[in-house]
Amino acid sequence: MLLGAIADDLTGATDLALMLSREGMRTIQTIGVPRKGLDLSGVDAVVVALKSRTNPAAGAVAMSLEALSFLQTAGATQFLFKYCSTFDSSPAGNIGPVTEALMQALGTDLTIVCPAFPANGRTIYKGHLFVGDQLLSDSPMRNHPLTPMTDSSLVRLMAGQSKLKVGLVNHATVGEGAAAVLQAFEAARARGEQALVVDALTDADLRAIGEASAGLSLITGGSGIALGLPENFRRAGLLRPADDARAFLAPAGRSMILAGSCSEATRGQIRHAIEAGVPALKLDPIEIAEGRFRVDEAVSWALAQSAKAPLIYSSAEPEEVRAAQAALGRERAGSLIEHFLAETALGLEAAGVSRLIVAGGETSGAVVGALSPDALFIGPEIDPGVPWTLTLGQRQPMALALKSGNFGAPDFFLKAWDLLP
Ligand SMILES: Nc1ncnc2c1ncn2[C@@H]1O[C@H](COP(=O)(O)OP(=O)(O)O)[C@@H](O)[C@H]1O
Ligand SMILES: O=C(O)[C@@H](O)C(=O)COP(=O)(O)O
Repeated sequence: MLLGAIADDLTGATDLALMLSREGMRTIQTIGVPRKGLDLSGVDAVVVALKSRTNPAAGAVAMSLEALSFLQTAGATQFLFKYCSTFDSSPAGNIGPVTEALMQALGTDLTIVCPAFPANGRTIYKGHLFVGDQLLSDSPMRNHPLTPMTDSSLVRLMAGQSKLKVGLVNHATVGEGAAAVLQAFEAARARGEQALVVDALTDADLRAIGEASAGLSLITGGSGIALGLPENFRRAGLLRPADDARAFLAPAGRSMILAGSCSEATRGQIRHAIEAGVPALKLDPIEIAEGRFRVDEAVSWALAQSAKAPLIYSSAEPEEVRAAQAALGRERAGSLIEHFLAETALGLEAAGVSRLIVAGGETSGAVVGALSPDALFIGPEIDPGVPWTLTLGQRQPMALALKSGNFGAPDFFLKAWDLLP
């Protein structure tokens, strides 16, 4: 085992595991810190998927340190803390505290902060995070139900969330390549800076930053920062040439879609699917809270549809989300829907559904938490950052596509099935 990663949500973990697999590391994604005895032989990288993104700092730190300890015992020599490419964090923010705690546990004085993911439009320039052509704070992320992002300055966000001395490696340096970036790291270290936001506009930038990060024991960022890391291990002769990927055998059975993400991308994908004739059931958080609509009714509705992959969703426009939160509270509205969709997934699994798309990171965390596989095997990529996966350790394997709310083309819910044999 070479690289140990701790991801703060499930879709983020899958995104990272896909990136590492594509770059030639044999990668396994575990659901939480795995039980003892999970076979890691032949594995180069392990991504531990937590559900810590919206937890208060103390809880997120404890979970992350437990994951770190597992990864250290498993033999990892470099560690990656994966958070969202839109730096999703609640107003109190746990990315800073988790980074600080991991640095302390690893006894390291310098790390980087780089959530850039150019393939999905996330770039960093002069320390500001962009989503497509917009600053993060102007993007739809300002309306996220749990982690509204209203500041785009990663330097300010990281300094506000931690006691770390935060610095910046700007794009002029990154554009000069790995040696210049490494020099900037050393200069920053000499100035006492501990967390360096690193500008990145392209995959070439990320590969250069990855190369310069070979000697860092802790790296923090999005899945993009993992682009350049496998090459460091390959260069050091530690990575065996990739063998033929294990065949991805999707189990036969019915297909369904569950969506709890309220992101603009997911809402667009839902509109697209409905316009294409996909039968869809919209959940109302208030109706659920008042016990007027139950899980068994949702399951029965789904099973009664003759179409290939019906959709159950709670995804709603920002005004509807605000109204539900005003009535129920932000956290209660979120957990109520997450719990409902998780229980629905269990009901569907029991009825023979074996191919499932889940949209939303927290939503996926809740659904996979209920299905409780040990780990996920990474299969074919549907859109950047979203592969099909196969559950491991369950009696009946399931094919799961865990879609980050923000990811995927408008026709995601239609085309994903074409990749399953
Ligand atoms: N109609 C709704 N009203 C309020 N909250 C909702 C509604 N639908 C979903 N949610 C909650 O919003 C959150 C969406 O987060 P998540 O699943 O991580 O999506 P994303 O990947 O877009 O961030 C979840 O906690 C979900 O339960
Ligand atoms: O980095 C990303 O954008 C994703 O990997 C990610 O973290 C997904 O989170 P959600 O948008 O909450 O699904």
